[in-house]
Amino acid sequence: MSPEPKIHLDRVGKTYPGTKIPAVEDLTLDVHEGEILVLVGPSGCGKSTTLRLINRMIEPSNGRILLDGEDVTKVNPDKLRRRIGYVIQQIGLFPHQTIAQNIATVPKMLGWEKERITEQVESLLTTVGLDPDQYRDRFPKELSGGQAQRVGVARALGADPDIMLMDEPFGAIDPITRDRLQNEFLRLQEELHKTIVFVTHDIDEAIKMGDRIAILGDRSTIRQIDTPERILAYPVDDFVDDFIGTGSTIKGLNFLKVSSLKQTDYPSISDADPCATGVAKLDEAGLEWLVLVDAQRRPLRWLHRDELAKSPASYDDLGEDVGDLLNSDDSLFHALELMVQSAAGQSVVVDKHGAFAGVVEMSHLNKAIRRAQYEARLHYEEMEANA
Ligand SMILES: Nc1ncnc2c1ncn2[C@@H]1O[C@H](COP(=O)(O)OP(=O)(O)OP(=O)(O)O)[C@@H](O)[C@H]1O
Repeated sequence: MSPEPKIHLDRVGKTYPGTKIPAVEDLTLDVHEGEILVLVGPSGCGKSTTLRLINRMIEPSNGRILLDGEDVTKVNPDKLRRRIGYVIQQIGLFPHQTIAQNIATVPKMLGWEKERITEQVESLLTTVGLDPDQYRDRFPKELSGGQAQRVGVARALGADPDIMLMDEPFGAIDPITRDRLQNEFLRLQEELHKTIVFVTHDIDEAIKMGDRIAILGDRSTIRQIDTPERILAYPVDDFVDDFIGTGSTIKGLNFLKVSSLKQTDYPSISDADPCATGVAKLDEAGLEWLVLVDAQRRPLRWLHRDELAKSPASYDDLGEDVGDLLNSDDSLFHALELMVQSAAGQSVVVDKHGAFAGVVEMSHLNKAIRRAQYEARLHYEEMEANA
């Protein structure tokens, strides 16, 4: 992250003509190079107005907007907009222009050579997952909603801007296509490293898309701005808490990895072990279940102590499905999902060779969550002390 923010809003305000209450009041905000900053908040709080102030589609009533340290509050707004890609929910494709012409809009305005424009259009269609041969000569009405949204993203990327403003870009799309477009866009961003300001009213989309999230209240006042992890672990007030809603702690498990846990040395037995060993191991550890493993120590099934105590001749018909297995890279959210399906109420972790490595149980999640909450609280206390 560069020390100078890519975008800096300095006490920016907007009061629409004929209104008394500002839509945006005294907003100071930094967006760092290469990050996705999500603006999220209740309807009418001023998210879209804030976004449009950045490319001066809406002129600020007061304050300054700096891009790369340069005050752009007074520069020609058309020029400014060519530097900044803009994607909106209704896509806004020109209906009487082909897909290729739509994507070429800004490069054409910038006077690029014809050949360069053609190359760029082909390359962008491929980037957003549309075959140029199939799509370049179609018209917008010949596309599905998801395809049109991809073209919207391609058009915003037309002149390779380093800043993108996205206003509910995936808002009007069915949940499955929406999820796919979000994932595609995140993959694309890994390559492109654009600086993105992304507006949504959906906290789950904000959590998924944002490197940081700004939770806005009325008049675009920042109620909390931070990483999704920290906001989920430590909502600073009731407004934020209410806005992120129930289940925030569980959502926070998405950001914690199995590798962050200290693996317990949970007992396992192999086919070769006598049952008595298994029972003794369970007694020693005060546990009900252990994991049956094969000769390569790959987990096979959960065995309950009552079954072992019967000293069966073989384990073949005993036990409960061990379920899907966890790797150290998996999230604790995934661990929880497996845990609640498991007969033993725990999920099994394997190493990179597929061998039994330990288990995750509820007390681990509890500790991990409490640690995340503690660290987030500490962070805010330190910030306050240094303020
Ligand atoms: N052109 C306009 N003239 C007057 N008032 C406006 C205009 N555009 C927006 N507003 C008002 O400014 C406030 C902020 O609107 P804005 O569209 O920025 O909110 P938002 O958070 O993006 O809302 P939503 O999530 O519903 O899209 C609202 O009270 C709205 O009614």
